Amino acid sequence: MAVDKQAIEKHVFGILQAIGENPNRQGLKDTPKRVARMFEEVFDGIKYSNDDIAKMYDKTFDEEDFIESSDNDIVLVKDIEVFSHCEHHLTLMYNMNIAVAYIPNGKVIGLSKICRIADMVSRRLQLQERIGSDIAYILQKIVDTQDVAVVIEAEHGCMTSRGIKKPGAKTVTITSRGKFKNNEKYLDRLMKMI
Ligand SMILES: Nc1nc2c(ncn2[C@@H]2O[C@H](COP(=O)(O)OP(=O)(O)OP(=O)(O)O)[C@@H](O)[C@H]2O)c(=O)[nH]1
Ligand SMILES: [Zn+2]
Repeated sequence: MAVDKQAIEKHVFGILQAIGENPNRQGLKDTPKRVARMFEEVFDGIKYSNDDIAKMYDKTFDEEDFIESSDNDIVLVKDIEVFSHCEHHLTLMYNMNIAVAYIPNGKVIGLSKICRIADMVSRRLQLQERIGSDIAYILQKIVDTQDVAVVIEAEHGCMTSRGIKKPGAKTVTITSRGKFKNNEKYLDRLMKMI
């Protein structure tokens, strides 16, 4: 379901009142509308399941059409910059840098689709760990392999601009599946590439 912009406007108006603001003052009068448009953009990924996203970006090529032999070669797309929103405080996850790797098993995915997947799952209320597992699940489905890893580094607004207030604190998560989980040398090789 698409976001209900009218409902968002109504609630943002109420929140502005609740924090002691006057939602009718000049500077705020268009704010509920703006926030509704922003939510429509930044939460666009909520309406799709991971399986929907896998279908949406299922653009693959047969490896045998263009490679003589591939022997557990790693494909890595790194430095994918995205933003997301923390599901606990609705604050921004920023300076987020994602690396996605897989070992082809007969099929390779169009590289831009990896970035599109990372963008789409980030346009939800998220946890950093779940962004990693969502990307891994979708990529596994599209390229039909278990061997996927996702490394994410990010700063969380909920830890930098409020609460514990630790600007610069970075969270790094590694989601490893298949050979990246079961065989140290693949994860080692990947970390060197990153
Ligand atoms: N594992 C994980 N935790 C997160 C993520 N984003 C935010 N959190 C944490 O979720 C926790 C929520 O804790 P609560 O105690 O319910 O909330 P709070 O009282 O506002 O806690 P403080 O942030 O410590 O002030 C906090 O420790 C956040 O730092 C994330 O992506 N992954
Ligand atoms: Zn948070």
